[in-house]
Amino acid sequence: MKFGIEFVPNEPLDKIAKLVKLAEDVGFEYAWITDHYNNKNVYEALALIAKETETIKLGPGVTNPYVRSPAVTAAAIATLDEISNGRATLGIGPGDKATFDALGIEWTKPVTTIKDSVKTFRTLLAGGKTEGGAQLGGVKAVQELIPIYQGAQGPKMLETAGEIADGVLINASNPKDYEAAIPLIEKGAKNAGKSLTDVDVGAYTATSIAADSEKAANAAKIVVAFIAAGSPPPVLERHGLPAGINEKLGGLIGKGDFGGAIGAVDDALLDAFSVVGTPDEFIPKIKALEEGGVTQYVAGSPIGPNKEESIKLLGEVISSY
Ligand SMILES: C[C@H](OP(=O)(O)OC[C@@H](O)[C@@H](O)[C@@H](O)Cn1c2nc(=O)[nH]c(=O)c-2cc2ccc(O)cc21)C(=O)N[C@@H](CCC(=O)N[C@@H](CCC(=O)O)C(=O)O)C(=O)O
Repeated sequence: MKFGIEFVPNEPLDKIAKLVKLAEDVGFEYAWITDHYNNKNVYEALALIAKETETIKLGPGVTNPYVRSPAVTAAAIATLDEISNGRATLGIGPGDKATFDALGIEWTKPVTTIKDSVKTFRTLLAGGKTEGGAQLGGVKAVQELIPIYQGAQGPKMLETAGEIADGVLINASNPKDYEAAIPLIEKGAKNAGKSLTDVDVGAYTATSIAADSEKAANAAKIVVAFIAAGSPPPVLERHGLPAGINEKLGGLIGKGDFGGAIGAVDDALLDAFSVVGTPDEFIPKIKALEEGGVTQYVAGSPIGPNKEESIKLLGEVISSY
């Protein structure tokens, strides 16, 4: 099992860089930095992190092909690859409608757009020229492939990821989600003459680890409330959750009643949408994800009540895994 960690660039960047260095020191192999326009810029954050670290692979987890032209993203990731001495990875996803509505960007044909963008990345990063004549010049055209991971949840996106990407990052924390996703990824891989083993299946989880189980669970509740609120009925059914819990939580969040939302998050919701507990409680949960076909465990927000302490505890999990 590979281990990755996610950071949202909405804190001081030097603090994030130090936390990524700590993650590298305790054994994490990948650092994924989220990309939302209303947070700090993902590439400036990655450049700083690259200077503070030596071995951890790093990249946007995930950017999208709408806010930046794929050629601009290719130049950014090639630049990161130079700064980090060959450690860049590229996470790309379709983004979400609410964001593009806010930015006045038309969000059309996400599957086609992702496919076209990955084709552009591979052409430009290998030093080639696109049909439109775009070509990277000022940055070292990286001949070796920069791994391209696709953020995906919907069935078509999952199949596409299997077909065109080196890895997939799935916002899900429970083995039941991978029972549903893996056959689609495998179908896509086979469409491209690959096998499932050619695709790194990343579980981009909501993680919360602490020496005390209850403290770990409490730190995850608000994140789980947001995930559950955004989950469609088929996902609720998959986890045996009560119909309408998404609307109930969405309503509480919508009126700013975060205490009420947290209070509505029970163990069933925590189990469905997060991985929480002490290091000893984590091992069987990660093993269950691995048995379900996951090959990279990504510790996503909140990581725990105290990020630094939690990264060290995750280091214990990694070294005993
Ligand atoms: C578009 C959407 O795909 P989806 O994968 O479910 O999108 C949900 C998320 O993956 C997407 O919002 C991501 O960008 C969210 N996301 C992040 N989004 C961000 O904006 N920033 C992040 O940092 C971020 C991180 C992240 C990490 C992991 C992860 O899994 C997702 C992450 C969807 O509806 N897909 C459906 C329908 C696809 C569709 O529209 N098909 C049409 C069009 C077909 C065509 O395009 O040609 C059709 O069939 O006609 C499907 O896959 O079946």
